[in-house]
Amino acid sequence: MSEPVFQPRGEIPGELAVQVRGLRKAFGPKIVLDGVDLDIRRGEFFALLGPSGTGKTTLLRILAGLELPDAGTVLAARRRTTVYQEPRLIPARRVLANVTLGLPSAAREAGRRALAEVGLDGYARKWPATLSGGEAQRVALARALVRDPEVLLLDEPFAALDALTRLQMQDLVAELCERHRPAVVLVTHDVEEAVRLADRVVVLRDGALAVDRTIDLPHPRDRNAPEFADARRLFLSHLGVTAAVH
Ligand SMILES: Nc1ncnc2c1ncn2[C@@H]1O[C@H](COP(=O)(O)OP(=O)(O)OP(=O)(O)O)[C@@H](O)[C@H]1O
Repeated sequence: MSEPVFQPRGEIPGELAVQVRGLRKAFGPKIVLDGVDLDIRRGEFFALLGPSGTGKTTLLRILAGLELPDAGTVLAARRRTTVYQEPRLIPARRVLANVTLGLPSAAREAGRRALAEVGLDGYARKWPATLSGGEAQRVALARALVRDPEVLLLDEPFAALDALTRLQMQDLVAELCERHRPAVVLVTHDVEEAVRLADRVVVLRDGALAVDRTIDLPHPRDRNAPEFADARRLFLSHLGVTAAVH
């Protein structure tokens, strides 16, 4: 059930969804990833924080198989799906066709079920242009869900949404991941979002993983709990933000 993404060095251990060793990536003279080691367990919700331009998206793209590393080993479970900041729907296809794009026609029922799961029962025949931003992003989630990913890659999936919709989508993703248990890699700028959702939060800085902290708090998480505030403070300080801590 697993396959090497690049440079195979053997099978990924069964309990892991992602295993990265000595990963290096540069664009011209700019070294973006400089010896990243990372294990993500199956079913683990992992969040990657970091200042802008530190290589979070590059790491995610390498995990997705869209970018080649310069050196290192990347092993990952086979079924990997990405949800981006923008929904990336095909305007000339209806919602259900977008969800099941590239899948056999037998997947239509699963597509309808996925739409129901993201709260879009009855949306199958709508056109993307008629959807709100939040609805379109739910369709993107359904399109990921129907592929039953072992690794769900989320590249700032809530960043373009208004604040209320973002909170609703975070709840939805938490619920879906609780039910389906993919390994999740969430790239986000939002410390609060990372601490709210993830089992484990890592800060990417200067090409390496600087802080790696397990968030062992029950869901749904109480943002007023002292442990929540402590975790938020820790990550903000590692991102160089201290004035905003209260
Ligand atoms: N295809 C590319 N060609 C040249 N440089 C690139 C390419 N992709 C990324 N970079 C550079 O690599 C660095 C890391 O980019 P990346 O998008 O991974 O950062 P990020 O942490 O995701 O940033 P942000 O949080 O702003 O999205 C940046 O300096 C970026 O300009």
